[in-house]
Amino acid sequence: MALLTIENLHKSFADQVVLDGIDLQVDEGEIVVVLGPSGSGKSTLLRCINFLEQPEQGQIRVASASVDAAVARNRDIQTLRRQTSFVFQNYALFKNKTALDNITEALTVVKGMSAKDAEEVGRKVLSSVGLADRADAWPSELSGGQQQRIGIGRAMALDAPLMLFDEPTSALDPEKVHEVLELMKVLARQKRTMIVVTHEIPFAREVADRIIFMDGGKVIEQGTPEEVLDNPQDERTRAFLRQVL
Ligand SMILES: Nc1ncnc2c1ncn2[C@@H]1O[C@H](COP(=O)(O)OP(=O)(O)OP(=O)(O)O)[C@@H](O)[C@H]1O
Repeated sequence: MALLTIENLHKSFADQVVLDGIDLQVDEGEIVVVLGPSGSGKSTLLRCINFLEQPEQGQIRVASASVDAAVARNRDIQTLRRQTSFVFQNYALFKNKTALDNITEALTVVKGMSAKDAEEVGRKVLSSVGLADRADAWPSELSGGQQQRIGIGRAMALDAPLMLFDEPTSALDPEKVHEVLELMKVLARQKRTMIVVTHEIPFAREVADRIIFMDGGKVIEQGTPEEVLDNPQDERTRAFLRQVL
């Protein structure tokens, strides 16, 4: 069953068309990896799904929340946002909050949980991202990989139906990439519904149920990892893969 439905999504920055009529459905439990050259609109697509960017046109539905971009009301956008959690390329942690507080903040503020319940969830999540002993650390005391595991922990704690990952490893030193991808594989095995924008092709091959290849603000082709990576149909996909494989 479709958890996410996107219809005819359009987004421009000034006179530059960045998303040019995207249609996409993602099923519950499905793991979708979005590939494409730099500037093809991958991050913008992800950011439009929860209205971090405001699209000009298009319909977004996540679970029972639905927003028509042309007439989007704040209240509907807030409802839609609660169906998603977002993992940022640069972690986007609060620098003046501890690791634990970075996770509990959204639970108390967005979900209205009591401080006690939020701490209980926060400590459980810290433990599942392997950082139980760093609850009181400031982000500046953590490595990039650890900070991103907190970023992912924060998204896990929200327990939203749809998790969005925007190049979660691209700001990391190469030796830290592995620990973050391993954590994402755990989430994938739990069958969380995930859309991941990444340049990590081996991860895409191993984890994705479906790969979407974008270029010029359009979905050019999509299919299983074998279909898209081993037998691409479009010349643009072939040209991209020749550069990255
Ligand atoms: N806030 C913004 N203001 C103006 N232009 C933007 C903004 N965000 C993105 N763009 C432009 O939109 C285009 C698509 O950007 P986007 O970040 O979605 O591409 P991408 O496929 O994720 O690229 P990359 O792999 O390099 O991150 C680019 O030309 C970019 O410069």
